[in-house]
Amino acid sequence: MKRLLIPGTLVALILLAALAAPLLGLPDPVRQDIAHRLAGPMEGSPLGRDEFGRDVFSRLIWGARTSLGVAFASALIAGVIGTAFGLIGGWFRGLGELLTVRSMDVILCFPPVLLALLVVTLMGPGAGTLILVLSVLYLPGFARVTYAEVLSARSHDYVEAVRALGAPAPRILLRTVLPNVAGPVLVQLSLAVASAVVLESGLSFLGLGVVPPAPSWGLMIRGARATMEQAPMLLFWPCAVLTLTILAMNLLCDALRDAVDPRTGGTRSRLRARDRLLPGLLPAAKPAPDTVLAVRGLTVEIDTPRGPIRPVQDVSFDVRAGETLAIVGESGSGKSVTTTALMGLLPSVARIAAGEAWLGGTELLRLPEEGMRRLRGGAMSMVFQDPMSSLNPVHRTGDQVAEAILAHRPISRAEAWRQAEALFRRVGIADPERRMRAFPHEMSGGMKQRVMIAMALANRPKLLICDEPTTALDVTVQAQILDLLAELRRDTGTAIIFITHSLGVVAEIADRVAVMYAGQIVEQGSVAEVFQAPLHPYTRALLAAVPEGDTPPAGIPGIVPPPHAFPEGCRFAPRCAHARPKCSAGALPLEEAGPGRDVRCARWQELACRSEEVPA
Ligand SMILES: Nc1ncnc2c1ncn2[C@@H]1O[C@H](COP(=O)(O)OP(=O)(O)OP(=O)(O)O)[C@@H](O)[C@H]1O
Repeated sequence: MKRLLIPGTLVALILLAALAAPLLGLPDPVRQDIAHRLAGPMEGSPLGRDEFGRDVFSRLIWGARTSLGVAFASALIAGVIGTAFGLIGGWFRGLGELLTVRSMDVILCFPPVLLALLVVTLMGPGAGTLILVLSVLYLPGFARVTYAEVLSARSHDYVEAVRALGAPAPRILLRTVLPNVAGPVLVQLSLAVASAVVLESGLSFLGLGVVPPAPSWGLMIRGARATMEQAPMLLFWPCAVLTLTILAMNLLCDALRDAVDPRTGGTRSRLRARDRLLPGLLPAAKPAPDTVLAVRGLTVEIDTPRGPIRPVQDVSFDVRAGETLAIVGESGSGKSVTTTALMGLLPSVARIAAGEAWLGGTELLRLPEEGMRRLRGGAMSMVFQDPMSSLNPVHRTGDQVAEAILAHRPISRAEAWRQAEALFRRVGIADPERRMRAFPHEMSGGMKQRVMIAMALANRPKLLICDEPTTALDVTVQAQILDLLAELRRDTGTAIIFITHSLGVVAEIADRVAVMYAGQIVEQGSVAEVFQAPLHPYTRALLAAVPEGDTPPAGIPGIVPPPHAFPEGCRFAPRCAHARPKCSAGALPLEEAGPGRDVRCARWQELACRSEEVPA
């Protein structure tokens, strides 16, 4: 919203001045005074007089009425009709597309000035004619932008989902598709208004627009051209207001686009200035010698319309070479925000509020983008949940793996292709030569995930982050991929961070586990210790929620609180059967509960003693 303030105020001031022109007591903009022809600034005329002795300031303000009136009216008419055409054409295709979008191509064939000449000849010059000409000229732009956006939106699952609900087409178009195409349409609107102001000036300049002596910025430029040498400021003023108006309009529409899109919301930098300037001056954390990644106190802040939130706070863990650390927690606990922060892939609305993350001797959280780019896909790489949307659909899978190699190593394409083939074989893809020539849609989900793993391993990373890589796969393929990852880790010594919801997967693949709840690690340790003797009530509740034999699983009452409503003190307290007033008294640290074992609970010692006394 802050971004709207400056351009919004500027545009509002320009519009206000134009609308209030009759109330400002300005001199008559068309009254000539030959005695003061080309006079400089004088009493009652702060910007001087033009070639007919008319007041320049008054003509600028009155001219704004004409120029902006014509520009806004034509851009809005074209915007409303063009967007409707694009929606209809993109959704219904066939005849609808022919009538609404393809027919617009005819207009694009006409040079704008020729079209203006044609309409002016038929209708006579004037503001009404200009609005008509400009609306027709901008119609195809809106129709085409909306059409392209609708085609892309149609293929998305959220549109399929409302179709599956049986919603009628007009409702889907207005409530689902339109809000998603609003961003590009708004940008197009800003371009159309800006371009209409310029074109109005140009056409008036050519005598095809506003009829003299009516004031318009285009006519002022036209008049000033003849006396440019004697009075250059006469040219400067209309050009200056034209430029200012267009800039303000463009800024306003960009800010509006961001405001209507909830995915954006601010563009604050990922790094604070101090961090950007002093990346090398931070003292390095002192992790064990075989530690590949050491994270200390990672805190991420995100700007939201309800204010800043901290979905990840004070997260600390180590991952050693050849070790798999599973990060487990309910949906919304902050697992993905943690890993995207480590990869330097946080959205623009998010920033690192505190903490350090050391990959060897490199501090990741304050590394400039170029340094991060070199690490991503090199020393650290990532495998995402959905291989279908992570692979580029228009490139052969072999090319994509070869490209991943070429992005980091200066070798020939033929050599990269050979290495890609070896990687295909390494991840268990039979007949790699044939498979490398296949497009992603020609492969099964499991095969695609193997390709993604091959890409991630292309440059022998020290750290591999797997964000729920098996969730989209069936159980048999899931087991194969887990086996593959375990085998690769054994063979290459790569450290793995494995994000999952499933404790079964944790037991199968991980050496150590970090349990996250509401943006914090609440317990971590070796899988054997944590599973056998959980210290945090949340870990216990998670383990009790796993179905086992004939025992019905015990659900955890309540839900994970959203980041803007995290409770004071222990965030699990409102759902915890063991909570006491002291649990909510203040922030709880992650306490060391033994070698490599940490817990964040005010009562962990009491509860541990009790569970020793009462055997399960
Ligand atoms: N760009 C964003 N703007 C606002 N809130 C966000 C944004 N990204 C994440 N969040 C919030 O941060 C919290 C943690 O999200 P995150 O995706 O890390 O959870 P998760 O544990 O990975 O969940 P899941 O297992 O469902 O992927 C959530 O409450 C989410 O709503």
